[in-house]
Amino acid sequence: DNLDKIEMRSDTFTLPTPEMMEAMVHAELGDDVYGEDVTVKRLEARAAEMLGKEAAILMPSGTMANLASIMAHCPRGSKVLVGDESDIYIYEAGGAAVCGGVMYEPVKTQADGRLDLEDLQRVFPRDPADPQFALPALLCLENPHNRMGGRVLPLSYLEEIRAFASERQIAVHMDGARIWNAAVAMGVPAAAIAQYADSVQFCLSKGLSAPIGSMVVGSEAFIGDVYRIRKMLGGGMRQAGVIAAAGLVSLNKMIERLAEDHENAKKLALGLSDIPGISCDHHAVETNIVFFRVTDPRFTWERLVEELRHKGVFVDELGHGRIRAVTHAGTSSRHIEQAVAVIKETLA
Ligand SMILES: Cc1ncc(COP(=O)(O)O)c(CN[C@H](C(=O)O)[C@H](C)O)c1O
Repeated sequence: DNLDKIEMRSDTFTLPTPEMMEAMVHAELGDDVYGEDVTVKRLEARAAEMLGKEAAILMPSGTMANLASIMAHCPRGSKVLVGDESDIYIYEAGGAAVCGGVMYEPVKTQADGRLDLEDLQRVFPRDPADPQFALPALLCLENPHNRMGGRVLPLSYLEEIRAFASERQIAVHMDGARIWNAAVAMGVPAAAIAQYADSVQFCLSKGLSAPIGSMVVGSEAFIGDVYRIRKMLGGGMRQAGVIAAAGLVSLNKMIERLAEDHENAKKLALGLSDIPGISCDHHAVETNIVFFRVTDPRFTWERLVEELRHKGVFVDELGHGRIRAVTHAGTSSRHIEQAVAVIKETLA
């Protein structure tokens, strides 16, 4: 087998940098359940400031970050409007229903990651006083959108959604797991994106290369509610400064370099689009996610994924037979060239 493994299944595979390991070893620690871990407090203050929100809280995962946010926004028996291709709806084990007693209302996701306002409007009962209908309490957006290929939502759309939600007195939560990729791709501060949402969750553990963690940002009151919900979910952490120290390196050192991941994703998509038997729309690549299909009748996606794995190229199917490749700090430009060559040779 090929010695030089090219890991493109996800940016969740990123490893902490030596600088992060150093910071973790020397982190100033305390009991964070008592609010006494200064490194966690420093990270939370930094995250709130960077996203232009009053407060922030460190979470063990993006899944718990989304769940605690939904539970803080949504009373039991209410509805959360989610995209039918969203991580919240597909990959988070139904947590809002199981733990929060909240009903998912899946709304069709457009090719660019948007939820159509008319589709959203159809979810609202004509008469909110009618006891037959569960009432929507929250609208969740995913930005960038993973399964729609890392597409970034335009600020004009976010503005429309903000107005739509405010008119109907529901809140907006943004699953911004890769919001820093969106900010770099758009050339705007992340705060310019976050301003349209009441709460945002983002991952330190993906493209930002921290080993663990996500963060929720929002108002003081909202984050206060999330603190209690996190404890109830078992997410209250003790000397979490070990995690936060890496997170501080993520926010201070790992954002600008995301542009390299985007360049590598475009390079990969261009290379793939030239291979007979592979279809890949390189124009659709905006961040670090590339989707492609195998059209060569000799191959199912299962067979291609398996053969590539044996040759050291790791990708995976992520819905509707499409194969996803994700670039990140562990995939160099040379890795991309090698991956294209391996896929070309496999399809020859
Ligand atoms: C948009 C978004 N929001 C939330 C999450 C959940 O984050 P974690 O709970 O895995 O930290 C993910 C993880 N996404 C993972 C990946 O892309 O490999 C898998 C699909 O769950 C995500 O992509």
